[in-house]
Amino acid sequence: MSSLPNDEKVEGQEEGTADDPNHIDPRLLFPMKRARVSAVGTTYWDFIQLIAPRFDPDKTWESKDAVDAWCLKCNKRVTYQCGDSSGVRYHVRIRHEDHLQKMEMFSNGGDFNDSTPKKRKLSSSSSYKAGFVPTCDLYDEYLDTARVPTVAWRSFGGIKQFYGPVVTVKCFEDNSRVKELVETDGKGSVLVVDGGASMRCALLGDMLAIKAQENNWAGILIHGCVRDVAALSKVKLGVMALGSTPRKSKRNGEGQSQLSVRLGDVECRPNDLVFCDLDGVLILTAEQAREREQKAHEVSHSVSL
Ligand SMILES: O=C([O-])CC(=O)C(=O)O
Ligand SMILES: [Mg+2]
Repeated sequence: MSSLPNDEKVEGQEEGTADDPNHIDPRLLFPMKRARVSAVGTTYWDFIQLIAPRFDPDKTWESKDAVDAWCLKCNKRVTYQCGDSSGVRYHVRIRHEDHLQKMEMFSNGGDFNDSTPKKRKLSSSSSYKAGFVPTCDLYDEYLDTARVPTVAWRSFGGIKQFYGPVVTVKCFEDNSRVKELVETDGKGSVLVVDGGASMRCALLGDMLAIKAQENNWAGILIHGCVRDVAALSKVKLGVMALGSTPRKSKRNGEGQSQLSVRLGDVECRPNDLVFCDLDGVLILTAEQAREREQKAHEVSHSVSL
C-alpha cells in the first residue's frame, strides 16, 4: 500500500524517513492510545504503531498527528488517516489473519466496545462494513468484473482515499442538484456527478464541499470540473474530478438525481459501491458489494462460533 500524498518530508532527520515504505526511524513510532480491546484482549494495533511527522523527543504525539502507520511484523508502512483505520484493518485482515481470528471482533465492523460478536443483518445498500480497500487490490481480486472508468481523474479533496455507496446526479453546467444533495445527510455515500465531462464550468467548490463534509458524505466524484482548488485541498472530504476552472456553473434547477450515469466508458448506478484513491476509481455492483459483506460476515461468524 502506498503512503498518503500529503505525507511531509521529515526535516533534519538522520536515519530512516517518514515516507519510505520499507524503512522507518523507530524514534518516529508511537502507539495508538485509543485502540479498543476485543473480547480476548487483543486489538488491531498490537503490532502496528503510528508514525509521527518528525522526531521531537519533547512532544507527545496523538493519532491526529500521525502521517501513517507502521506494521512491526511486516516492517511495512500501512495507510492511516486520523479517524480512518480502515487501512490498518485491511492490512491485519489480509496479512495477519491468525491475529484477526483471535480477536473475534470483525463481525461488528471493528466496534470493539461490543465484546459479543452478533449475527448481523446484511443490509441491502448502505452499510458496507468491509472497509476501504485500495483500488489496485480490488482490481486484482475482481479483474474486469469490476468497472474501472478510463478517465484521467485528479484528486482535489483533503481525503485521498474514500469509498461508499453511490448516489448519482446527472447535470450539464448546472449544479442545482449537487447543492441540494450536499445539504442532505449523505450517510457515508459518495456523490457521483455526471457533468457530461464539461470543462467549461465548475460543479463544485470549497463551500459545497464543506457542506458535504458536514453532512456525512464520504466524497464527491465529478465527471466535470471543480474550482477553489487551494481551499478544496483543505476540506476533509474525498473529491475527484477531471480538472478545474474558475468559472462557476449555472443554478437554474436543472439536472436529475438517482439515474444511471456515465463516467467515460462505464456506467455507474445508484447503490453501486465505488472506491476512489490516487490510482483511480473502481466500481462494484450492489450485488458484488453484498457478496463482499456476506464473505466478511461468514469469516466473522466462523470465528465467533
Ligand atoms: O457555489 C458553487 O457553485 C461552487 C463554489 O464556488 C463553491 O462551492 O464554493
Ligand atoms: Mg466558491
